Amino acid sequence: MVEKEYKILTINPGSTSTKIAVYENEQELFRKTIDHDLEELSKYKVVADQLPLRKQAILDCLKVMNFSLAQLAAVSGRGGGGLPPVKKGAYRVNPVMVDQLVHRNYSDHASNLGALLAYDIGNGLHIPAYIYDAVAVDELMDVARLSGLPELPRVSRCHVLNMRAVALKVAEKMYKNVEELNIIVTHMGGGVTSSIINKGRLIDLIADDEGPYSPERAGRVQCRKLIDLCFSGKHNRWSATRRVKGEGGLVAYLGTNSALAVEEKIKNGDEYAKLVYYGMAYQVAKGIGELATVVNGKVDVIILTGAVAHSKMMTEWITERVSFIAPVEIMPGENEMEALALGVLRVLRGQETANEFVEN
Ligand SMILES: Nc1ncnc2c1ncn2[C@@H]1O[C@H](COP(=O)(O)OP(=O)(O)O)[C@@H](O)[C@H]1O
Ligand SMILES: CCCC(=O)OP(=O)(O)O
Repeated sequence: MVEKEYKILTINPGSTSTKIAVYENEQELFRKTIDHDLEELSKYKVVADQLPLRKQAILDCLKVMNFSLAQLAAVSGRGGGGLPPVKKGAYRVNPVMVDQLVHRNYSDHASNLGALLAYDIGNGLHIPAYIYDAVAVDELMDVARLSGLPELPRVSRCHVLNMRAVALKVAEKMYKNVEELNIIVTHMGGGVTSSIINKGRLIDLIADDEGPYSPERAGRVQCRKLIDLCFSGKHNRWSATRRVKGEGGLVAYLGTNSALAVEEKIKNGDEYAKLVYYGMAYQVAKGIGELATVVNGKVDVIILTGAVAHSKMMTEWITERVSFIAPVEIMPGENEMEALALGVLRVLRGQETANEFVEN
């Protein structure tokens, strides 16, 4: 039997760029990163307002690639943290989800544009739009929801798309099913998040505001000091949020969000840069230790992933502190485009059913 051919456009919007790729079944046909002018983006008060600009940039890019949109079977966008807690897997983007992201968004992050762009482009072509393994996937066990303040229950917000994709790959390498394993995954990009995937379920995590600092985020800071800073007169809501997300971590200490640039400084003998970068590894390792307690230390494998996992310096520092817990697998980069395409491919093939997003 001839296999049906599905072409899928995947869209992954970040704070400074929009990554797109086109897949034909499992095969990536091409991938492009569209860089946006930061000054242009900063004119928009909320990310949803960037929709026309980013859509046009995608269409222009596909035109340059000589790719005819009429070939597409579906569009798949990254599902952001602006959604309320959702299930893992696929959701078909519908008007209720669009309304939620535009008017009742939980967190204003570029990834929310994944659903909006997919829906807009899909509608124009009369093809379905999906999100897959959204940042807002929430499978936390009850005890993990407690924070110390009943009015501030913990919620799950992490790099689920890449985490689940690499967990599946590593399990396959180990000749096991994810359902047989306890896996700790740490994603290190502009933000760092870690999770514990217990027999396939992401039961607890360390989000980007409750753990290690990262290239551009402050991570966990002592909360009384944060309250003082917020009321010091130096900040409004926007600038305080920006300080912890965007201007925190390596940016705050070293004036750059580039781990690569920091490594250059270290190679040139900058001892302060080394201390700060080592501090990030130290905090990542501490977080992994914390998550190991969730499964009483019975961890089968620890995975380090994301762009910063390309760094030998960073992964060696972390590994030397956590390898007593379990073997460490380095899976550098992010598998997000592939995960978006393969998830939706399973839906189109009828191997997986997309969830329906309903009013929350
Ligand atoms: N080969 C590398 N070694 C170390 N760090 C890297 C490497 N490549 C990219 N990075 C760092 O990864 C961070 C960006 O991660 P990325 O996943 O692209 O960002 P985002 O999470 O915003 O999508 C930057 O600090 C960048 O310098
Ligand atoms: C909080 C997890 C989602 C996230 O931070 O994504 P980016 O690193 O892409 O900003």
